[in-house]
Amino acid sequence: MRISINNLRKSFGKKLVLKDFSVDFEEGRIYSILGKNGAGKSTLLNIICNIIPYDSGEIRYNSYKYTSLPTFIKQNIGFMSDQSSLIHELTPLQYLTLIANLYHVKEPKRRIRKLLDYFFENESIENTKINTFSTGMRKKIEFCAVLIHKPDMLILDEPFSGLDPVGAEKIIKYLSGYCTQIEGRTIIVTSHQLDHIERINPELILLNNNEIQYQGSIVNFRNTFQADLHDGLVAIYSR
Ligand SMILES: Nc1ncnc2c1ncn2[C@@H]1O[C@H](COP(=O)(O)OP(=O)(O)OP(=O)(O)O)[C@@H](O)[C@H]1O
Repeated sequence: MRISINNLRKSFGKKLVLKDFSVDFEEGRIYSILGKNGAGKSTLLNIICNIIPYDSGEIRYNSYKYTSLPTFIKQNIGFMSDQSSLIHELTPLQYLTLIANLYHVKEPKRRIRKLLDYFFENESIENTKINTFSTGMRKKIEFCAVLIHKPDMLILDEPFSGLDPVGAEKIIKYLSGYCTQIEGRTIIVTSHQLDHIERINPELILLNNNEIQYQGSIVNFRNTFQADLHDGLVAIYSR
């Protein structure tokens, strides 16, 4: 899915968060939105996912406008918010079956089994209530939920938080293959975990002082700022 944003503006009261924000998220690519705490990353993702309104500008999803977004386009977006959407009283099997049914997933049992096997391997957790899970285990269930309908647009806000290196590695591998397996897929991810971002090797979009300060590859970032990603961002965020 392609998302085109033109001159997007968003304020909370008197606080301006996004000013004249324009970007095209193209098919077949992974994008990473970077920016210091409070830069506006989650705000942007929440706007794209139709969760909060914006003040002015235009957003298009393929050829559809934000204001008249058909259900089939909305259903083709998978959003992992920084706020957990799990229902803690349910077991993973109950929760994932619910989500699979909402998205009319074909052969939901098989799909759930496949995802749980990938993320949990030999752990037998499907019938244990989510409220007994650790932070990382909950994150992996959230992953299963966001991937269950194989969306063309995958939008992930801080997907690595709480994951151990094995869990993070699984996500990196999954994301790295996701856009190349099937045409038309796009991923947008935010994270402060730069080592993981480097592994995914996305197109970077650096938000700073309400605007895009840099857009391009990690290699080009290093050349432009004469620093590695970590040191370059520390310098930019500290200005
Ligand atoms: N509902 C809200 N009401 C008022 N201000 C808000 C609201 N949501 C976000 N903000 C403000 O908008 C700005 C951007 O917040 P946002 O959560 O998008 O930042 P972020 O880049 O995702 O930060 P972090 O890296 O800490 O997750 C912050 O100054 C925040 O205080």
